[in-house]
Amino acid sequence: MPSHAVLTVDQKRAAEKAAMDGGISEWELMQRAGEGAADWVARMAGGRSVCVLCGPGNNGGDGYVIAESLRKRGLAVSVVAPKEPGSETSRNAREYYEGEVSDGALPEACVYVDCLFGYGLSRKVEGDFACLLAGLRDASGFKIAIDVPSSIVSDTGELLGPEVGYDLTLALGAWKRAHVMMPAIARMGVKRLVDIGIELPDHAPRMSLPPRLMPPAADAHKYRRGLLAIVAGEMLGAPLLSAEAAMRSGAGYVKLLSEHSHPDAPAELVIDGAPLPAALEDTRIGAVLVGPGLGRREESREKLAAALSARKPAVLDADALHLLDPSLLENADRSMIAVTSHEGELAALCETFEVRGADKIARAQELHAATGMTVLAKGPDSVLAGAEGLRFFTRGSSWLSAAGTGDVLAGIAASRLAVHGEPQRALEEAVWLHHEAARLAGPAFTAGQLAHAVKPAMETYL
Ligand SMILES: NC(=O)C1=CN([C@@H]2O[C@H](COP(=O)(O)OP(=O)(O)OC[C@H]3O[C@@H](n4cnc5c(N)ncnc54)[C@H](OP(=O)(O)O)[C@@H]3O)[C@@H](O)[C@H]2O)[C@@H](O)CC1
Ligand SMILES: [K+]
Repeated sequence: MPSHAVLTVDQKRAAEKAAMDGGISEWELMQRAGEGAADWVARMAGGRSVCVLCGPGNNGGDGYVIAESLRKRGLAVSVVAPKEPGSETSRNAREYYEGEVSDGALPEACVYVDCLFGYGLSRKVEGDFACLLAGLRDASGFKIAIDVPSSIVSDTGELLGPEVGYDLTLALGAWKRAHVMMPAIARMGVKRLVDIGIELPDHAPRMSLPPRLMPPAADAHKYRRGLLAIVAGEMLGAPLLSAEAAMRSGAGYVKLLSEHSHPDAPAELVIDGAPLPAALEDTRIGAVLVGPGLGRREESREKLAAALSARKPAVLDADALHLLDPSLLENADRSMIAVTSHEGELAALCETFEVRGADKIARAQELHAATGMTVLAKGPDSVLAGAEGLRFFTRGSSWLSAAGTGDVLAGIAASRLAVHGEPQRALEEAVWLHHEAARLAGPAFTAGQLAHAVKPAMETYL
């Protein structure tokens, strides 16, 4: 079973070294990587011509193995290599390839396989390499990046050369950081992992796997399934969107704690107008959601303080993330708090808690370490940082970039938290359900339509 670990280059090199110390040669690893990638390339080519671009390192070595494998399968293959191989294993691979190699311009082909640089890219791409990548950028064939796109730094996703858009990226042996970071992932097309049979560290950050949800227990009743209390604030629409999503995400009972009247609320949603501290004393409450539509006034802060001092599992979103500060957390059970922050909210939290991570991954991780809260840094490259470690998500939907979709996500997360009381699991399930609901809702949905699509999304994971 392939590992879903997401590694830094140092970690990947260490895993390869351990495999080699265990008796597997680098050439054997390269053959596994090249053959595994060639299976994908052959499938994509479907008999059409293939051009492989080979660089001077082991990424180039993979390219020669791929080219030879395709040649043996009877495909028309051309290889372009501006520079002779530099490492011993890539020289083996060059000798292993029995076809012609040119060092000229990019030839015409239907499928291009980019093996110029992998995780060894160490500086700006210039000269012949840059010309080839610019040619690839402008070519119209199907483009496959081997391990990582050749202009992209594996640890940071930084672009050091021509910006090529690929249709498919094949990660060899393990995912790297660039495979989960924006804007790198926007250029990679579909991403697939080629297993090369090496052991990866058990506790490394990893890709999140689709959740397995359970139907309610045979003896379930509405409270045992989870009572979610949503704290309403100044804006009436946002908590209703959260409630619409929460009622479809597994909780048995969703209540809106609000002093307002809500003529637009669905009949199933119970409105509880009791003073907030008293309403939150209900011991049956499994989770609290506070933030959507909360506002940022003094009474909003008082509501947040009341919700936190109730010490129940809680999801904090939107305005709550701008109001939150260390003093509010003093009375809270931090290990039971899940936050759903977009880029701006994450930046605000980092400022409040004096977290200065260099990128989104570091900021989420350090904010978790500094506060004890489980942090979802949401976006097209969502990162989840909690007690169980870092999780990344392979799927996303650009249609989720619409107003109100964050309220839906917070509602799903809070509902899942009310069901089982585990913040990291709740956030992980919520991201998957949110993406799946977006897929099922089709293009250009409203947040309300997205909330309704959470019900069929639940079915996907049951
Ligand atoms: N090890 C293993 O077990 C396995 C490894 N595998 C594969 O190996 C890949 C990593 O291989 P790698 O370490 O050889 O690095 P790679 O990405 O080929 O590049 C290094 C070469 O490029 C050069 N170079 C760098 N930047 C440059 C620039 N801007 N412009 C010009 N030159 C530049 C650099 O030259 P130098 O800096 O030394 O001058 C060096 O020659 C990995 O991604 C995977 O595909 C798989 O086969 C599985 C088993
Ligand atoms: K590459």
